Amino acid sequence: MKYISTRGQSPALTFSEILLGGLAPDGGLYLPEQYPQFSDADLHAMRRMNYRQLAFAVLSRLVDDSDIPHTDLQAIIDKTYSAEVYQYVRAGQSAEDITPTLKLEEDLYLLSLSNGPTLAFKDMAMQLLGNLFEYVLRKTGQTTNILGATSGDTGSAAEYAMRGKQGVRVFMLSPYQKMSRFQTAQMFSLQDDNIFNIAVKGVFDDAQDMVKAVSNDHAFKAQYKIGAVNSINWGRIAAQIVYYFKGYLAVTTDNRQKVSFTVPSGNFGNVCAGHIARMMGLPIDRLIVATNENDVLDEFFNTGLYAPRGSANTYHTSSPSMDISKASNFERFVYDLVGRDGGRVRSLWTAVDHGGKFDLKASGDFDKVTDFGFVSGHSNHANRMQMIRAAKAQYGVTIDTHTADGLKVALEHRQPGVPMLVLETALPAKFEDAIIEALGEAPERPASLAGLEDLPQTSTVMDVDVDAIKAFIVANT
Ligand SMILES: Cc1ncc(COP(=O)(O)O)c(C=O)c1O
Ligand SMILES: N[C@@H](CCOP(=O)(O)O)C(=O)O
Repeated sequence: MKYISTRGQSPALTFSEILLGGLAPDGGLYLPEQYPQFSDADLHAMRRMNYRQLAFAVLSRLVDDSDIPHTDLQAIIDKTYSAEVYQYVRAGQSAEDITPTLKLEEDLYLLSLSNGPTLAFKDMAMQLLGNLFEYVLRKTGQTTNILGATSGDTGSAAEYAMRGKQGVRVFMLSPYQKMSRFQTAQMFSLQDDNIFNIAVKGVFDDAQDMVKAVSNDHAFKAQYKIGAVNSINWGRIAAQIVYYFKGYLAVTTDNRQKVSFTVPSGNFGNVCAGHIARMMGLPIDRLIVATNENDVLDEFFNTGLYAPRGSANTYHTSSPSMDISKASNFERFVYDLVGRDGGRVRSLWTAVDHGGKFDLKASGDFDKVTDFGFVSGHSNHANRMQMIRAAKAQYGVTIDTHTADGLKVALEHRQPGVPMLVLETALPAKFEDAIIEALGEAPERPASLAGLEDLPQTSTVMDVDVDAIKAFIVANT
Protein backbone atom coordinates (compact mmCIF):
# COMPACT_ATOMS: atom_id res chain seq x y z
CA MET A 1 0.00 0.00 0.00
CA LYS A 2 1.28 3.43 -0.96
CA TYR A 3 0.14 6.75 0.49
CA ILE A 4 -0.61 9.88 -1.50
CA SER A 5 -1.15 13.50 -0.49
CA THR A 6 -4.52 15.24 -0.56
CA ARG A 7 -2.82 18.09 -2.44
CA GLY A 8 -1.55 15.81 -5.19
CA GLN A 9 2.03 17.03 -5.39
CA SER A 10 4.02 14.65 -3.19
CA PRO A 11 5.50 11.30 -4.17
CA ALA A 12 3.63 8.15 -3.10
CA LEU A 13 5.31 6.57 -0.06
CA THR A 14 4.95 3.49 2.16
CA PHE A 15 3.44 3.41 5.65
CA SER A 16 6.80 3.38 7.43
CA GLU A 17 8.09 6.20 5.22
CA ILE A 18 5.24 8.48 6.31
CA LEU A 19 4.98 7.20 9.89
CA LEU A 20 7.08 9.83 11.65
CA GLY A 21 6.49 12.87 9.50
CA GLY A 22 2.92 14.16 9.63
CA LEU A 23 2.22 16.56 6.76
CA ALA A 24 3.22 15.67 3.21
CA PRO A 25 5.86 17.96 1.64
CA ASP A 26 3.15 19.77 -0.39
CA GLY A 27 1.32 20.66 2.84
CA GLY A 28 -1.39 18.01 2.33
CA LEU A 29 -2.34 14.98 4.39
CA TYR A 30 -1.62 11.38 3.48
CA LEU A 31 -4.30 8.87 2.53
CA PRO A 32 -4.09 5.36 1.04
CA GLU A 33 -3.92 5.28 -2.76
CA GLN A 34 -7.05 3.11 -2.62
CA TYR A 35 -9.06 2.01 0.37
CA PRO A 36 -8.76 -1.75 0.96
CA GLN A 37 -12.13 -3.47 0.81
CA PHE A 38 -13.64 -5.78 3.43
CA SER A 39 -16.08 -8.27 1.96
CA ASP A 40 -19.04 -9.96 3.58
CA ALA A 41 -16.84 -13.05 4.11
CA ASP A 42 -14.12 -10.90 5.74
CA LEU A 43 -16.62 -9.36 8.14
CA HIS A 44 -18.03 -12.77 8.88
CA ALA A 45 -14.57 -14.08 9.84
CA MET A 46 -13.93 -10.96 11.91
CA ARG A 47 -16.92 -11.74 14.13
CA ARG A 48 -14.81 -14.34 15.94
CA MET A 49 -11.83 -12.06 16.51
CA ASN A 50 -10.62 -10.32 19.64
CA TYR A 51 -9.35 -6.74 19.50
CA ARG A 52 -5.76 -7.69 18.69
CA GLN A 53 -6.83 -9.95 15.85
CA LEU A 54 -9.17 -7.28 14.51
CA ALA A 55 -6.42 -4.67 14.68
CA PHE A 56 -4.15 -6.97 12.71
CA ALA A 57 -6.90 -7.75 10.17
CA VAL A 58 -7.36 -4.02 9.50
CA LEU A 59 -3.80 -2.74 9.81
CA SER A 60 -2.22 -5.54 7.77
CA ARG A 61 -4.25 -4.23 4.80
CA LEU A 62 -2.73 -0.80 5.32
CA VAL A 63 0.89 -1.79 5.96
CA ASP A 64 2.65 -4.07 3.46
CA ASP A 65 4.54 -7.12 4.71
CA SER A 66 7.54 -5.88 2.69
CA ASP A 67 7.39 -2.58 4.60
CA ILE A 68 6.86 -3.83 8.17
CA PRO A 69 6.97 -7.65 8.28
CA HIS A 70 3.56 -8.80 9.42
CA THR A 71 5.01 -10.96 12.18
CA ASP A 72 6.53 -7.77 13.63
CA LEU A 73 3.28 -5.87 13.12
CA GLN A 74 1.36 -8.57 14.96
CA ALA A 75 3.88 -8.45 17.84
CA ILE A 76 3.56 -4.65 18.11
CA ILE A 77 -0.24 -4.92 18.11
CA ASP A 78 -0.17 -7.68 20.75
CA LYS A 79 2.08 -5.60 22.97
CA THR A 80 -0.17 -2.55 22.57
CA TYR A 81 -3.72 -3.81 22.98
CA SER A 82 -3.61 -5.58 26.33
CA ALA A 83 -5.98 -5.55 29.28
CA GLU A 84 -3.14 -4.11 31.41
CA VAL A 85 -2.83 -1.04 29.16
CA TYR A 86 -6.60 -0.46 28.78
CA GLN A 87 -7.51 -1.26 32.34
CA TYR A 88 -9.85 1.56 33.38
CA VAL A 89 -13.12 -0.07 32.30
CA ARG A 90 -16.37 0.38 34.19
CA ALA A 91 -17.38 -2.15 36.82
CA GLY A 92 -18.88 -5.15 35.04
CA GLN A 93 -16.96 -4.56 31.79
CA SER A 94 -14.05 -6.69 30.64
CA ALA A 95 -10.71 -4.97 30.02
CA GLU A 96 -9.95 -7.81 27.56
CA ASP A 97 -12.54 -6.21 25.24
CA ILE A 98 -10.23 -3.13 25.00
CA THR A 99 -13.20 -1.04 23.76
CA PRO A 100 -16.28 -2.51 25.49
CA THR A 101 -19.76 -1.36 24.52
CA LEU A 102 -22.23 -0.27 27.16
CA LYS A 103 -25.90 -0.65 26.32
CA LEU A 104 -27.86 2.40 27.52
CA GLU A 105 -31.22 1.30 26.11
CA GLU A 106 -32.52 -0.55 23.03
CA ASP A 107 -30.35 0.41 20.04
CA LEU A 108 -28.36 3.01 22.00
CA TYR A 109 -24.79 2.27 23.14
CA LEU A 110 -21.64 3.94 24.42
CA LEU A 111 -18.46 2.70 22.75
CA SER A 112 -15.92 2.99 25.58
CA LEU A 113 -12.66 4.21 24.08
CA SER A 114 -11.13 5.89 27.11
CA ASN A 115 -9.86 3.04 29.26
CA GLY A 116 -6.18 3.62 28.59
CA PRO A 117 -3.52 5.32 30.72
CA THR A 118 -4.66 8.93 30.16
CA LEU A 119 -8.42 8.28 30.19
CA ALA A 120 -9.17 9.56 26.67
CA PHE A 121 -9.69 7.92 23.28
CA LYS A 122 -6.30 9.25 22.15
CA ASP A 123 -4.64 6.33 23.96
CA MET A 124 -6.19 3.94 21.44
CA ALA A 125 -3.91 5.17 18.66
CA MET A 126 -1.13 6.79 20.63
CA GLN A 127 -0.06 3.64 22.46
CA LEU A 128 0.31 1.90 19.08
CA LEU A 129 2.18 4.88 17.64
CA GLY A 130 4.61 4.84 20.57
CA ASN A 131 5.46 1.21 19.88
CA LEU A 132 5.62 1.70 16.10
CA PHE A 133 7.89 4.75 16.46
CA GLU A 134 10.23 2.79 18.73
CA TYR A 135 10.31 -0.11 16.24
CA VAL A 136 11.01 2.05 13.16
CA LEU A 137 13.57 4.25 14.93
CA ARG A 138 15.45 1.23 16.25
CA LYS A 139 15.43 -0.40 12.82
CA THR A 140 16.70 2.68 11.01
CA GLY A 141 18.93 4.05 13.77
CA GLN A 142 17.14 7.40 13.60
CA THR A 143 15.96 9.75 16.36
CA THR A 144 12.95 12.10 16.30
CA ASN A 145 11.79 15.34 17.89
CA ILE A 146 8.03 15.19 18.02
CA LEU A 147 6.25 18.51 17.79
CA GLY A 148 2.57 18.35 18.70
CA ALA A 149 -0.39 20.53 19.58
CA THR A 150 -3.05 19.63 22.09
CA SER A 151 -6.28 20.98 23.45
CA GLY A 152 -5.88 18.64 26.40
CA ASP A 153 -5.87 14.95 25.51
CA THR A 154 -3.48 14.33 22.61
CA GLY A 155 -0.69 15.89 24.68
CA SER A 156 -0.93 13.62 27.67
CA ALA A 157 -1.62 10.52 25.53
CA ALA A 158 1.51 11.27 23.46
CA GLU A 159 3.64 11.99 26.49
CA TYR A 160 2.56 8.82 28.29
CA ALA A 161 3.18 6.80 25.12
CA MET A 162 6.62 8.33 24.44
CA ARG A 163 8.05 9.01 27.90
CA GLY A 164 11.36 7.29 28.40
CA LYS A 165 11.43 6.01 24.79
CA GLN A 166 14.92 5.84 23.31
CA GLY A 167 15.59 8.42 20.58
CA VAL A 168 12.35 10.36 21.07
CA ARG A 169 11.80 13.87 22.46
CA VAL A 170 8.30 15.37 22.73
CA PHE A 171 7.65 19.12 22.41
CA MET A 172 3.96 19.64 23.15
CA LEU A 173 2.16 22.95 22.64
CA SER A 174 -1.04 23.53 24.61
CA PRO A 175 -3.35 26.55 24.95
CA TYR A 176 -2.29 28.52 28.04
CA GLN A 177 -4.77 28.08 30.92
CA LYS A 178 -7.47 26.51 28.72
CA MET A 179 -7.26 22.84 29.69
CA SER A 180 -9.02 21.30 32.67
CA ARG A 181 -7.09 21.11 35.95
CA PHE A 182 -6.71 17.35 35.53
CA GLN A 183 -5.50 17.61 31.92
CA THR A 184 -2.98 20.30 32.86
CA ALA A 185 -1.66 18.29 35.79
CA GLN A 186 -1.50 15.09 33.76
CA MET A 187 0.90 16.74 31.30
CA PHE A 188 2.78 19.30 33.37
CA SER A 189 3.55 16.93 36.25
CA LEU A 190 5.67 14.70 33.99
CA GLN A 191 9.33 15.30 34.79
CA ASP A 192 10.93 12.99 32.19
CA ASP A 193 14.00 14.39 30.41
CA ASN A 194 12.48 13.78 26.97
CA ILE A 195 9.21 15.67 27.60
CA PHE A 196 8.82 19.45 27.06
CA ASN A 197 5.51 21.17 27.78
CA ILE A 198 4.98 24.59 26.23
CA ALA A 199 1.88 26.64 27.07
CA VAL A 200 1.04 28.93 24.14
CA LYS A 201 -0.80 32.22 24.72
CA GLY A 202 -3.57 31.42 22.27
CA VAL A 203 -6.08 28.72 21.38
CA PHE A 204 -5.47 25.18 20.12
CA ASP A 205 -5.67 26.33 16.49
CA ASP A 206 -2.79 28.76 17.09
CA ALA A 207 -0.70 25.89 18.46
CA GLN A 208 -1.71 23.64 15.52
CA ASP A 209 -0.75 26.43 13.07
CA MET A 210 2.68 26.67 14.73
CA VAL A 211 3.15 22.91 14.30
CA LYS A 212 2.19 23.11 10.62
CA ALA A 213 4.45 26.11 10.01
CA VAL A 214 7.43 24.22 11.45
CA SER A 215 6.48 21.13 9.46
CA ASN A 216 6.30 23.20 6.25
CA ASP A 217 9.83 24.53 6.81
CA HIS A 218 11.38 21.54 5.06
CA ALA A 219 14.98 22.41 5.88
CA PHE A 220 14.24 22.81 9.61
CA LYS A 221 12.06 19.69 9.63
CA ALA A 222 14.86 17.63 8.08
CA GLN A 223 17.66 19.07 10.22
CA TYR A 224 15.81 18.63 13.52
CA LYS A 225 13.99 15.43 12.50
CA ILE A 226 10.58 16.83 13.38
CA GLY A 227 7.95 14.13 13.88
CA ALA A 228 4.18 14.38 14.37
CA VAL A 229 1.68 12.72 16.69
CA ASN A 230 -1.42 14.74 15.94
CA SER A 231 -4.04 13.20 13.72
CA ILE A 232 -2.39 14.84 10.72
CA ASN A 233 -0.24 11.71 11.12
CA TRP A 234 -1.82 8.87 9.13
CA GLY A 235 -0.78 6.30 11.77
CA ARG A 236 -3.22 7.90 14.23
CA ILE A 237 -6.14 7.57 11.82
CA ALA A 238 -5.20 4.02 10.82
CA ALA A 239 -5.28 2.84 14.44
CA GLN A 240 -8.61 4.59 15.06
CA ILE A 241 -10.31 2.75 12.18
CA VAL A 242 -10.10 -0.51 14.14
CA TYR A 243 -12.57 0.39 16.87
CA TYR A 244 -15.30 1.20 14.35
CA PHE A 245 -15.06 -2.44 13.25
CA LYS A 246 -15.06 -3.55 16.88
CA GLY A 247 -18.11 -1.42 17.71
CA TYR A 248 -20.03 -2.58 14.63
CA LEU A 249 -19.35 -6.25 15.30
CA ALA A 250 -20.24 -5.91 18.99
CA VAL A 251 -23.81 -4.74 18.38
CA THR A 252 -24.76 -6.70 15.26
CA THR A 253 -25.11 -10.38 14.45
CA ASP A 254 -25.48 -10.17 10.68
CA ASN A 255 -23.57 -8.12 8.08
CA ARG A 256 -26.82 -6.96 6.49
CA GLN A 257 -27.42 -4.82 9.59
CA LYS A 258 -26.22 -1.23 9.59
CA VAL A 259 -25.27 0.95 12.55
CA SER A 260 -24.67 4.67 13.05
CA PHE A 261 -21.91 6.32 15.05
CA THR A 262 -22.04 9.69 16.76
CA VAL A 263 -18.62 11.22 17.19
CA PRO A 264 -17.79 14.19 19.44
CA SER A 265 -15.63 16.17 17.03
CA GLY A 266 -13.00 18.89 16.91
CA ASN A 267 -10.04 18.18 14.65
CA PHE A 268 -12.17 15.68 12.66
CA GLY A 269 -9.65 12.86 13.17
CA ASN A 270 -11.93 10.47 14.99
CA VAL A 271 -14.87 10.74 12.61
CA CYS A 272 -12.47 10.69 9.64
CA ALA A 273 -11.42 7.21 10.80
CA GLY A 274 -15.13 6.27 10.77
CA HIS A 275 -15.46 7.65 7.25
CA ILE A 276 -12.55 5.50 6.12
CA ALA A 277 -13.98 2.40 7.83
CA ARG A 278 -17.20 3.06 5.88
CA MET A 279 -15.22 3.47 2.64
CA MET A 280 -13.58 0.10 3.38
CA GLY A 281 -16.98 -1.56 3.38
CA LEU A 282 -18.03 -1.49 7.05
CA PRO A 283 -21.85 -1.27 6.99
CA ILE A 284 -22.17 2.15 8.60
CA ASP A 285 -25.42 3.95 7.97
CA ARG A 286 -24.65 7.43 9.26
CA LEU A 287 -21.69 9.23 10.77
CA ILE A 288 -22.98 11.98 13.02
CA VAL A 289 -20.58 14.80 13.74
CA ALA A 290 -21.25 16.36 17.15
CA THR A 291 -19.64 19.72 17.95
CA ASN A 292 -19.75 21.99 20.96
CA GLU A 293 -20.24 25.77 20.72
CA ASN A 294 -17.30 25.80 18.28
CA ASP A 295 -19.54 24.64 15.49
CA VAL A 296 -17.64 25.27 12.25
CA LEU A 297 -18.09 21.63 11.20
CA ASP A 298 -21.80 21.64 12.02
CA GLU A 299 -22.15 24.76 9.89
CA PHE A 300 -20.49 22.95 6.97
CA PHE A 301 -22.63 19.83 7.23
CA ASN A 302 -25.77 21.97 7.34
CA THR A 303 -24.91 24.54 4.67
CA GLY A 304 -21.85 23.57 2.62
CA LEU A 305 -19.91 26.57 3.93
CA TYR A 306 -16.56 25.81 5.57
CA ALA A 307 -15.54 28.99 7.39
CA PRO A 308 -12.80 28.37 10.00
CA ARG A 309 -12.79 31.01 12.72
CA GLY A 310 -9.97 32.95 14.30
CA SER A 311 -8.87 32.83 17.94
CA ALA A 312 -11.20 35.66 18.99
CA ASN A 313 -14.21 33.64 17.82
CA THR A 314 -13.09 30.30 19.24
CA TYR A 315 -14.79 29.88 22.59
CA HIS A 316 -13.38 28.33 25.74
CA THR A 317 -16.04 25.76 26.73
CA SER A 318 -16.68 23.03 29.27
CA SER A 319 -15.78 20.45 26.59
CA PRO A 320 -12.40 22.12 26.05
CA SER A 321 -10.76 19.38 24.00
CA MET A 322 -13.18 20.23 21.18
CA ASP A 323 -12.46 23.98 21.23
CA ILE A 324 -11.23 23.84 17.66
CA SER A 325 -12.25 26.02 14.70
CA LYS A 326 -9.88 24.73 12.02
CA ALA A 327 -10.21 20.97 11.67
CA SER A 328 -7.10 19.44 10.09
CA ASN A 329 -8.62 16.15 8.98
CA PHE A 330 -11.55 17.77 7.26
CA GLU A 331 -9.18 18.05 4.29
CA ARG A 332 -9.01 14.24 4.10
CA PHE A 333 -12.79 14.00 3.80
CA VAL A 334 -13.06 16.84 1.28
CA TYR A 335 -10.45 15.08 -0.88
CA ASP A 336 -12.81 12.10 -1.14
CA LEU A 337 -15.86 14.37 -1.53
CA VAL A 338 -14.40 16.19 -4.56
CA GLY A 339 -13.48 12.92 -6.26
CA ARG A 340 -9.88 12.78 -5.05
CA ASP A 341 -8.92 15.83 -7.08
CA GLY A 342 -5.68 17.08 -5.49
CA GLY A 343 -5.68 20.30 -7.56
CA ARG A 344 -9.14 21.15 -6.29
CA VAL A 345 -8.13 20.52 -2.66
CA ARG A 346 -5.03 22.65 -3.18
CA SER A 347 -7.06 25.59 -4.36
CA LEU A 348 -9.66 25.20 -1.58
CA TRP A 349 -6.95 25.08 1.10
CA THR A 350 -5.00 27.93 -0.43
CA ALA A 351 -7.98 30.02 0.64
CA VAL A 352 -8.21 28.38 4.08
CA ASP A 353 -4.47 28.64 4.76
CA HIS A 354 -4.74 32.39 4.11
CA GLY A 355 -7.56 32.88 6.59
CA GLY A 356 -10.35 32.36 4.02
CA LYS A 357 -13.29 29.98 3.60
CA PHE A 358 -15.03 27.99 0.88
CA ASP A 359 -18.55 27.02 -0.04
CA LEU A 360 -19.24 23.68 -1.75
CA LYS A 361 -22.95 24.28 -2.32
CA ALA A 362 -22.78 26.04 -5.69
CA SER A 363 -20.37 23.48 -7.21
CA GLY A 364 -22.77 20.65 -6.33
CA ASP A 365 -20.17 18.83 -4.21
CA PHE A 366 -22.17 19.46 -1.06
CA ASP A 367 -25.07 17.41 -2.46
CA LYS A 368 -22.80 14.33 -2.27
CA VAL A 369 -22.24 14.69 1.50
CA THR A 370 -25.24 12.50 2.26
CA ASP A 371 -23.80 9.71 0.05
CA PHE A 372 -20.96 9.58 2.56
CA GLY A 373 -23.43 9.23 5.42
CA PHE A 374 -22.54 12.47 7.17
CA VAL A 375 -24.95 14.52 9.25
CA SER A 376 -24.25 16.78 12.22
CA GLY A 377 -25.47 18.69 15.23
CA HIS A 378 -24.13 20.87 18.03
CA SER A 379 -24.40 21.22 21.75
CA ASN A 380 -23.76 23.89 24.38
CA HIS A 381 -22.98 24.13 28.08
CA ALA A 382 -26.61 23.89 29.20
CA ASN A 383 -27.19 20.87 26.90
CA ARG A 384 -24.17 19.03 28.23
CA MET A 385 -25.05 19.67 31.87
CA GLN A 386 -28.54 18.37 31.16
CA MET A 387 -27.20 15.30 29.30
CA ILE A 388 -24.78 14.42 32.12
CA ARG A 389 -27.70 14.56 34.57
CA ALA A 390 -29.99 12.56 32.25
CA ALA A 391 -27.38 9.84 31.63
CA LYS A 392 -26.90 9.47 35.36
CA ALA A 393 -30.63 9.44 36.13
CA GLN A 394 -31.78 7.19 33.27
CA TYR A 395 -28.83 4.86 32.77
CA GLY A 396 -26.86 5.17 36.02
CA VAL A 397 -23.77 6.20 34.04
CA THR A 398 -21.54 9.23 34.54
CA ILE A 399 -20.30 10.57 31.22
CA ASP A 400 -17.76 13.29 30.49
CA THR A 401 -18.62 16.62 28.87
CA HIS A 402 -17.48 15.64 25.34
CA THR A 403 -19.41 12.39 25.40
CA ALA A 404 -22.38 14.41 26.64
CA ASP A 405 -22.16 16.58 23.52
CA GLY A 406 -22.17 13.35 21.51
CA LEU A 407 -25.14 11.86 23.33
CA LYS A 408 -27.16 15.06 22.95
CA VAL A 409 -26.65 15.07 19.18
CA ALA A 410 -27.08 11.29 18.87
CA LEU A 411 -30.56 11.49 20.40
CA GLU A 412 -31.54 13.99 17.71
CA HIS A 413 -30.50 11.61 14.92
CA ARG A 414 -31.74 8.17 15.96
CA GLN A 415 -33.56 6.09 13.37
CA PRO A 416 -35.83 3.17 14.22
CA GLY A 417 -34.04 -0.18 14.00
CA VAL A 418 -30.56 1.30 13.48
CA PRO A 419 -28.28 0.84 16.50
CA MET A 420 -26.58 4.08 17.47
CA LEU A 421 -23.13 4.00 19.05
CA VAL A 422 -21.92 7.14 20.80
CA LEU A 423 -18.14 7.27 21.06
CA GLU A 424 -17.03 7.86 24.66
CA THR A 425 -14.00 10.06 24.04
CA ALA A 426 -12.90 10.72 27.65
CA LEU A 427 -13.68 9.63 31.18
CA PRO A 428 -15.45 12.11 33.46
CA ALA A 429 -12.52 12.20 35.94
CA LYS A 430 -10.72 14.47 33.48
CA PHE A 431 -13.39 17.16 33.84
CA GLU A 432 -14.20 17.05 37.53
CA ASP A 433 -15.34 20.67 37.94
CA ALA A 434 -17.94 20.33 35.17
CA ILE A 435 -19.20 17.03 36.59
CA ILE A 436 -19.55 18.57 40.05
CA GLU A 437 -21.51 21.42 38.47
CA ALA A 438 -23.84 18.95 36.75
CA LEU A 439 -24.24 16.29 39.44
CA GLY A 440 -23.13 17.92 42.67
CA GLU A 441 -20.55 15.19 43.20
CA ALA A 442 -17.10 14.36 41.88
CA PRO A 443 -16.72 11.51 39.37
CA GLU A 444 -14.76 8.41 40.30
CA ARG A 445 -11.12 8.37 39.37
CA PRO A 446 -8.57 5.55 39.38
CA ALA A 447 -6.81 5.33 42.75
CA SER A 448 -3.43 5.70 41.04
CA LEU A 449 -4.42 9.19 39.89
CA ALA A 450 -5.56 10.49 43.30
CA GLY A 451 -3.89 13.79 44.14
CA LEU A 452 -2.62 14.30 40.56
CA GLU A 453 -3.36 18.04 40.67
CA ASP A 454 -1.15 18.45 43.77
CA LEU A 455 2.04 17.23 42.07
CA PRO A 456 4.70 19.82 41.10
CA GLN A 457 4.22 21.08 37.54
CA THR A 458 6.69 22.32 34.91
CA SER A 459 5.96 24.18 31.67
CA THR A 460 7.29 27.02 29.54
CA VAL A 461 4.94 29.84 28.55
CA MET A 462 5.36 31.11 24.98
CA ASP A 463 3.71 33.62 22.61
CA VAL A 464 2.18 32.39 19.35
CA ASP A 465 5.53 32.65 17.61
CA VAL A 466 6.95 30.10 15.17
CA ASP A 467 10.50 31.40 15.57
CA ALA A 468 10.23 31.03 19.34
CA ILE A 469 9.27 27.36 19.15
CA LYS A 470 12.02 26.68 16.62
CA ALA A 471 14.55 28.36 18.93
CA PHE A 472 13.21 26.30 21.85
CA ILE A 473 13.66 23.06 19.90
CA VAL A 474 17.18 24.07 18.85
CA ALA A 475 18.09 24.89 22.44
CA ASN A 476 16.80 21.59 23.76
CA THR A 477 18.19 19.10 21.25
C1 LIG B 1 -12.25 14.14 24.72
C2 LIG B 1 -12.24 14.48 23.28
N1 LIG B 1 -13.37 14.36 22.57
C3 LIG B 1 -13.43 14.67 21.27
C4 LIG B 1 -12.33 15.16 20.61
C5 LIG B 1 -12.46 15.47 19.16
O1 LIG B 1 -11.84 14.51 18.38
P1 LIG B 1 -11.28 14.85 16.94
O2 LIG B 1 -10.30 15.97 17.13
O3 LIG B 1 -10.65 13.63 16.47
O4 LIG B 1 -12.44 15.31 16.14
C6 LIG B 1 -11.13 15.32 21.30
C7 LIG B 1 -9.89 15.83 20.69
O5 LIG B 1 -9.55 15.68 19.61
C8 LIG B 1 -11.08 14.94 22.65
O6 LIG B 1 -9.94 15.02 23.32
N1 LIG C 1 -8.65 17.32 20.99
C1 LIG C 1 -7.27 17.14 20.71
C2 LIG C 1 -6.78 18.11 19.70
C3 LIG C 1 -5.75 17.52 18.80
O1 LIG C 1 -6.33 16.55 18.04
P1 LIG C 1 -5.55 15.43 17.24
O2 LIG C 1 -6.46 14.27 17.29
O3 LIG C 1 -5.33 15.98 15.90
O4 LIG C 1 -4.24 15.14 17.91
C4 LIG C 1 -6.51 17.15 22.02
O5 LIG C 1 -7.10 16.76 23.00
O6 LIG C 1 -5.37 17.49 22.09
